Amino acid sequence: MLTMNNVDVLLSSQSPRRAELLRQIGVRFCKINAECEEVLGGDESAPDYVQRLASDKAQAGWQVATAEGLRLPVLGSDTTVACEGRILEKPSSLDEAMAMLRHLSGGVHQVYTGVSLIYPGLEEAEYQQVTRVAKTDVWMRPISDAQIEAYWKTGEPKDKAGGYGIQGFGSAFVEKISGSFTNVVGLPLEIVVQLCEEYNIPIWQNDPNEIGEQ
Ligand SMILES: Cc1cn([C@H]2C[C@H](O)[C@@H](COP(=O)(O)OP(=O)(O)OP(=O)(O)O)O2)c(=O)[nH]c1=O
Repeated sequence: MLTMNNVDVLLSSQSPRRAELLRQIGVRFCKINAECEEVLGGDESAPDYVQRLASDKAQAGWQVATAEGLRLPVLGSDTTVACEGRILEKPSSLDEAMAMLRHLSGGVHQVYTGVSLIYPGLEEAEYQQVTRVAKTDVWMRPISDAQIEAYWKTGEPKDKAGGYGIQGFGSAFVEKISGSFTNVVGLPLEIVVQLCEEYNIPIWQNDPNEIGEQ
């Protein structure tokens, strides 16, 4: 099996936010593209759902890495929004965004992110997998239909769970949060840092040629 110079983790994700957050704590990583089906189970709770999908995404990445002869830790993650028993994924139309943001308007909802790390064991076929879930409560200001229409036109809602981005224009809708901010953006750094410490994955690499995505 191969290793890659200057890479400590493979990020099994296409999310630019996750890459940016990992870069922010100075982890040396490389993105890998692994397909993973995301289908909610009939009676699955939001935390169970993100835990399962984070684990599946890490597994899918691990398989791609293994097929390419790479033997490095693999990180997978999934974020979802839950509000009064409903799970809100990415809206694919203005109508869906309208229904979601009306539901979130003026109330409190929960954002869950699962983070899963697969770490190679001593023997070639061996690995350990650990998956953790973060939860943040988010309170929204009342949002008007006209605001939702204007917000949809920015293009921001469509690739975000719940139809908003707290890190972007969507911040205008947010009154306050309780819990991790980076969890809402898609990668709870408090969990990632904890996993890095437990598995001796270096953070705070500050060589400008080595930091972040390699
Ligand atoms: C609530 C919220 C979600 N999001 C994003 C985080 C996730 O990228 C996205 C939820 O979709 P996910 O399915 O978790 O992730 P993804 O499809 O973007 O990336 P991948 O599966 O390849 O890792 O919503 C924000 O960026 N800001 C927010 O405020």
